Amino acid sequence: MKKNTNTRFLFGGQDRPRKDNFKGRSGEKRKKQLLSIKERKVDALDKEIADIRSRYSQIETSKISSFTDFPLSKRTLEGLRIAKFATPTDIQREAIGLALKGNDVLGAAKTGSGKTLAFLIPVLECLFREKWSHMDGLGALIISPTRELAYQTFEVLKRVGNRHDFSAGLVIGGKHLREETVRLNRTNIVICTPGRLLQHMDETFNFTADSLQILVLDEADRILDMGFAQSMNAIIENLPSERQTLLFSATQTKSIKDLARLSLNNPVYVSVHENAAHSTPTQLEQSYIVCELHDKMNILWSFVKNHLKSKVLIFMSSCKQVKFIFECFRRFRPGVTVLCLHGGMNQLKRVAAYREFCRKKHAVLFATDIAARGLDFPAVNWVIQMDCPEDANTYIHRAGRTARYEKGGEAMLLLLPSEEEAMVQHLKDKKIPIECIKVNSKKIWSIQNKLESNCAADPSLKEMAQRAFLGYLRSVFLMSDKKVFNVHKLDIEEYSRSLGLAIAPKVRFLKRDQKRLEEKAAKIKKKIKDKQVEEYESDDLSESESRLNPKIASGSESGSESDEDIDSENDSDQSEQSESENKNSHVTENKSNQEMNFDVDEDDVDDLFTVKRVELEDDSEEELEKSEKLEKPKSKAALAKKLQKQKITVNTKIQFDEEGEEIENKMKKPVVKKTFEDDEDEGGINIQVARQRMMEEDKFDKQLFRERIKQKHKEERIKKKEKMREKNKKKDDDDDDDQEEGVELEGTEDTDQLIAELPDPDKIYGRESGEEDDSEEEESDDESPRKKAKIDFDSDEDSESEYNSEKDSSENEEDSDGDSVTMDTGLTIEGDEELALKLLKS
Ligand SMILES: Nc1ncnc2c1ncn2[C@@H]1O[C@H](COP(=O)(O)OP(=O)(O)OP(=O)(O)O)[C@@H](O)[C@H]1O
Repeated sequence: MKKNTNTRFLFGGQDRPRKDNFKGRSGEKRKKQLLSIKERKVDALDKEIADIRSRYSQIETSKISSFTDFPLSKRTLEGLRIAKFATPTDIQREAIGLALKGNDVLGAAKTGSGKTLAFLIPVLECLFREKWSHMDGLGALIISPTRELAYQTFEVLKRVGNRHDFSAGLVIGGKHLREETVRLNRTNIVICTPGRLLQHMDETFNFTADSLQILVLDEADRILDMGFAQSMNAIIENLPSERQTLLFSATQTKSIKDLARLSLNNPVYVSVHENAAHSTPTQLEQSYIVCELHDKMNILWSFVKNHLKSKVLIFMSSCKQVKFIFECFRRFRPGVTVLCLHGGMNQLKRVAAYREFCRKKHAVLFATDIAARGLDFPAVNWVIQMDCPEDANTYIHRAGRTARYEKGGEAMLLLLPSEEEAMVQHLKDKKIPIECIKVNSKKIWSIQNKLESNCAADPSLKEMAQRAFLGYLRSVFLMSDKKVFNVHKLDIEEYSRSLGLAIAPKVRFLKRDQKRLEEKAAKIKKKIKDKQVEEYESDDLSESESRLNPKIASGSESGSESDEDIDSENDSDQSEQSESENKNSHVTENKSNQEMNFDVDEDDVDDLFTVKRVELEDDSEEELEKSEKLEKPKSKAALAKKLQKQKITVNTKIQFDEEGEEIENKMKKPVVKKTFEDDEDEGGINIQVARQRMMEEDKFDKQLFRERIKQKHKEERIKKKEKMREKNKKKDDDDDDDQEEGVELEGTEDTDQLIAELPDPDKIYGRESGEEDDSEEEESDDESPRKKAKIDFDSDEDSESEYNSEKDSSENEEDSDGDSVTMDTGLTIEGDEELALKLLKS
């Protein structure tokens, strides 16, 4: 069959320029011929359309076993044939007929059941019936929640709509806006994400949706939830009310409030699996395991290592986690291709990762919830939900990335002990058959050491780990379902360690939240106390009154009143307490309300509309980061002023000994205390005084240092004398007493003579640098290098070095002390012992 028409995919790069073939006489002739052909074609087209329309009323769902049984255009049927779609699925059988008849349709069917074709076929047929051409502008609008899903739908449209003569365009973020702007006015079918579409509606000159025929919301419940509320309301305002609307999702909304926004016209609800026993595909095997947060990394690694011949999709709560875990796995090389997909990636990388995962037979893809809905990766064996999904609907969509269209697949969910009860209940309520399985701890491989060493060696990886840590905590903190998610129950320290971090990063938002809760609780406590005091005082008053007026006291009414008072007091206590609890929970809820703007539909008894967070990946985190950044930076001067006002003493260092007792700084205290006692209260802010004080301390230190050196020299001399005495003792036992006297009489002529008789110790032991310095210190004046070192030593810049120097010198002192006691015989320990025994015997 000759290919006579073609859908032009403007943004897919197939917008071919047409040649001018009608020049000259032969051109005129050809023009006439073509016109007559065209007229005949138009006639045939009109006839075909009329025929199709006439058959709409005869559509019987039960009799449809093939697409050819539908009254569809030849072009659509040809497209379906080429794409190898022959037999419609349940949802296609039910929904296509209704949509062809012009109804507004709410389509619901399990994941992977073919909803895409269920709306693409009516879109093509709708424009075909209207003989839509590129001159007519926008005729159909298909809105998807993510770029990947829009891209995927566009690809299916290209295959199925190949024989039609419509222009189609993909309008998603991350692409060149200018290029889209030029072509948008000539596009008949636009597949888009809400944000980018709204941008065009606001900014693109001449872009109008006035003639729109059909609107499709894929993943309608997500598109209509609060995350897209603002954009969608603005988009809907720009659409004509006279149009057909199709809504599809595996977890369809029935919320009247949502649907009212779309001004649907007698919508027909098509839910092919409503009466099914389960809401997930029958061929999907589902299980969950309960584990601690800090075990997740090891479990994940072990799972991947045990499934190298599988295609695995792993979901996490935040971009930061995906980034970090992907990077770790990439470095550790598990033996299978690892990929990642999250909102923080640029569009090219996103598409590349999507395509790569589609193409690969065995691979692991780490992803956020941007991959949770609609994506049709072929032959995924496993879906692992590493973090608990925000609700049962998200679970259904994530798990639905496997076991698609008659294929099998497995899904596993990791739950924390604190999440298990409530989440499993939610899943059961949604008719999700899920079983708890146990992890064989023997088969778990630990990557703890690897993570720790890698984080320690590479600061960039460590930073990624810190971000992942915060990303996860934030995501839990922002979850609206507080029955499932309780960030305060998480073992933060252990979790940070499991990511390879030695120290857990500060979690400011948690601290702020904790502080707010504590302040609230303190306020309530104070209120209760005040109330109790008031009541106590009034009791006192009434008691003294009753003493004055016994009649009042004995009155039965007052007695009952006081009983009531006690009750009411208890009640009020209780109510206050419960109020405080409520308020506490409100605080977190209010917080989440602020962050999430959630909206509850009171009419929705079926709980099909579930509260969602605003944009899943980046926004909440960015907002938090922004709010942190917005805080005015404080200068050191402002901080000092503040401290001065508050009379806080800074720059004081207290040292403690091993028993925890405060060590008094004997070196400085006497001088400093006398002269500058009053100044200490000023918190070290007065620079003049500080300088003066330093100079004083410097003088004092020098003095002290000299004394210490003298002392040291004295000890050394004693030591040498002792050694000498030992030697002499061996030679001549009779001289012992004299030598001992000589040691005691330090500094006398005898001693000096004795030292002079000694061999040069430098020749024997080698010259020690410390000795050299010491002697220089004693001899030299201010200009010596030693003096310079001394100034550094005393400067405030590095109190730690001061501490160390002091410590060193004290250690040296200890050494010298030790030396003075220990006799170096030059023998081994055994030799020493032998010598000691001999001496004792003698
Ligand atoms: N009639 C059909 N015959 C054969 N395969 C089909 C048919 N319809 C759809 N499929 C295939 O089934 C798979 C799932 O289809 P689709 O992506 O439309 O499911 P879905 O219901 O939209 O899933 P989700 O709820 O996850 O978005 C696709 O690979 C598609 O090619």
